[in-house]
Order: sequence, then C-alpha cells, then structure tokens
Amino acid sequence: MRVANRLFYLSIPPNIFIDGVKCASTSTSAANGWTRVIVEKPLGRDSESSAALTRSLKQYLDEDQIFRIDHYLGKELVEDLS
Ligand SMILES: NC(=O)C1=CN([C@@H]2O[C@H](COP(=O)(O)OP(=O)(O)OC[C@H]3O[C@@H](n4cnc5c(N)ncnc54)[C@H](OP(=O)(O)O)[C@@H]3O)[C@@H](O)[C@H]2O)C=CC1
Ligand SMILES: O=C1O[C@H](COP(=O)(O)O)[C@@H](O)[C@H](O)[C@H]1O
Repeated sequence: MRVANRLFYLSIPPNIFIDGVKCASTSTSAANGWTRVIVEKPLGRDSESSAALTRSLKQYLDEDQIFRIDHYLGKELVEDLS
C-alpha cells in the first residue's frame, strides 16, 4: 500500500482545538503513514491551563505528533502553499 502521510495545520481558536484534533485523529488519520497536527498559540493562559490542554491533546495524539508554533511563524509558509 502507498504511504500517505497527513499533516493538519489547525489555525483555529483554542476553544475548538480539541474538537479539531479529535477529528484529525479519529476520523481522518493516515491509514498508511504518519498523522501530525500543528496547533498555534495561545496554548493556555498559564502552566496549569497549558498542562490541561496538553492532557486533552494526548487523549488523541502522542507527543511526537503534536507541533506547537506561533501563528506568524507558519502563516507565510501556508499562504505560499495555496
Ligand atoms: N495572541 C495570540 O496568540 C493570537 C493568536 N491567534 C491565532 O491565530 C490563528 C488565527 O486567528 P483568527 O484569524 O483570529 O481566527 P478566527 O477566529 O477568525 O478563525 C480561524 C478559523 O477558525 C474557524 N473557526 C472559528 N471558530 C469556529 C467554530 N466554532 N467552529 C468551526 N470553525 C471555527 C474559522 O472559520 P470561519 O472562517 O468559517 O469563521 C476560521 O477558518 C488562530 O490559531 C489563533 O489561535 C489569533 C489571535 C491572537
Ligand atoms: O498570533 C496572532 O495572530 C492573529 C491573526 O493574525 P492574521 O494576520 O492572520 O489576521 C493576530 O491578530 C494577533 O495579533 C497575533 O498575535
């Protein structure tokens, strides 16, 4: 079977991160290849809310599938793809 990796770039507000990650993981993950998800800051308001967000993300993904970035680091690259 052909390898088909999937990368999801979630430029969405934090209140819908988990729903987006859940869909990426449970409904649309790669059948034969890796599935990775990029999420943008803000990633919580403090260490406690950030840890809670990480726990929620890890219900659906392993740490090595999660990439945390600043919106402006990814924006130009993504715009260049479209
Ligand atoms: N200080 C910071 O760190 C800030 C970071 N950001 C980050 O920048 C990125 C873009 O922000 P911004 O342009 O303000 O984002 P928006 O709130 O305008 O929305 C971005 C995308 O999310 C979709 N979306 C929003 N709410 C819902 C929902 N309830 N259900 C389904 N889809 C939804 C929008 O869809 P649609 O186009 O249909 O509305 C749009 O495609 C985000 O990752 C955000 O977290 C943004 C502001 C400040
Ligand atoms: O991270 C951020 O992103 C938002 C959205 O930027 P946009 O250029 O894609 O509209 C921005 O409003 C905010 O200042 C910034 O911190």
